[in-house]
Amino acid sequence: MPEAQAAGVVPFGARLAAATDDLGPLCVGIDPHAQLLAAWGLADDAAGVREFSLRVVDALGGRVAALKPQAAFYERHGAAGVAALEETIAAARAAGTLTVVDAKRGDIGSTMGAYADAFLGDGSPLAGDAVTVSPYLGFGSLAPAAELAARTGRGLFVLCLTSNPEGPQVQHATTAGGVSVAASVAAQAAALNAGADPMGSVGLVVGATIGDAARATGTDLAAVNGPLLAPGVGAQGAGAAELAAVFGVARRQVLASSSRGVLQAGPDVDGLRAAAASAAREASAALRD
Ligand SMILES: O=C(O)c1cc(=O)[nH]c(=O)n1[C@@H]1O[C@H](COP(=O)(O)O)[C@@H](O)[C@H]1O
Repeated sequence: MPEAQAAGVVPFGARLAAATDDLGPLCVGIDPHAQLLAAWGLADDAAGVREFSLRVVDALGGRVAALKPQAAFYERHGAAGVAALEETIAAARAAGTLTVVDAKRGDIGSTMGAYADAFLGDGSPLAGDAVTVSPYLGFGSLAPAAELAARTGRGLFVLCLTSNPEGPQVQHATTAGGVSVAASVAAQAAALNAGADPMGSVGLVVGATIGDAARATGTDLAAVNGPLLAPGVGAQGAGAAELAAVFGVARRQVLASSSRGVLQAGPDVDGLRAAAASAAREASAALRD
């Protein structure tokens, strides 16, 4: 990301590579589901979501490469819930842990510029270190986000091959250019990451549950030269074997992500730490050895 480098900001891709080298390739999702709040003895309201999230940051801050708060679980509690998301992002930053805000935003260019300001702008309370974005209004519609991320040293994770069973309807379809939607998304991310070292800041979301979909869709994950966020670990059934099989030669770019698989070990701090350490060991064994 030349602009961020010129301004003396270390780009997200380089910061994430350092964090995963240090702590292992694991991201823990902060998903305050109603059932988890109940299991933790917390109310299903904004105060409960706030308490849940701050406990996760307290337990895991400085111990995992990244935390990924899922915006919907905060938004469902209105303004107070969004304030809890802002506090969660700030607490993770204070703990020195990278955050991926899982907001999955995507809109026409001018509106995308407003989403970019919210999630990628310096000084915005909703800006973490990266945000998940949706390319299904056309990859080019994400340009305002890519430009602001480059300027502020933040990152994007663009949906590519998602973990849900409905994803293939769109992602495996063939574009007007004759390649699959997923392959086209990956190629356009690769173009934005060209020349970046150790890797660029435009990542992809590729579920750890997708089996051989990268090969089937002609999606060249190794060529992306950016991080690959791999949800689906734990509660959705993927483990070390799936991570190794799905990512193959691209495995060193992967940030494995688990939410419920770790969170269900709470609210006990030692339980959360043990679950995260075990998931990080498993991810390292699959992706780094
Ligand atoms: O972008 C994501 O994080 C995401 C993409 C995807 O393809 N699949 C997927 O599960 N996710 C998110 O990852 C999290 C998975 O949670 P667990 O199944 O509890 O680990 C949820 O917050 C999902 O919204």
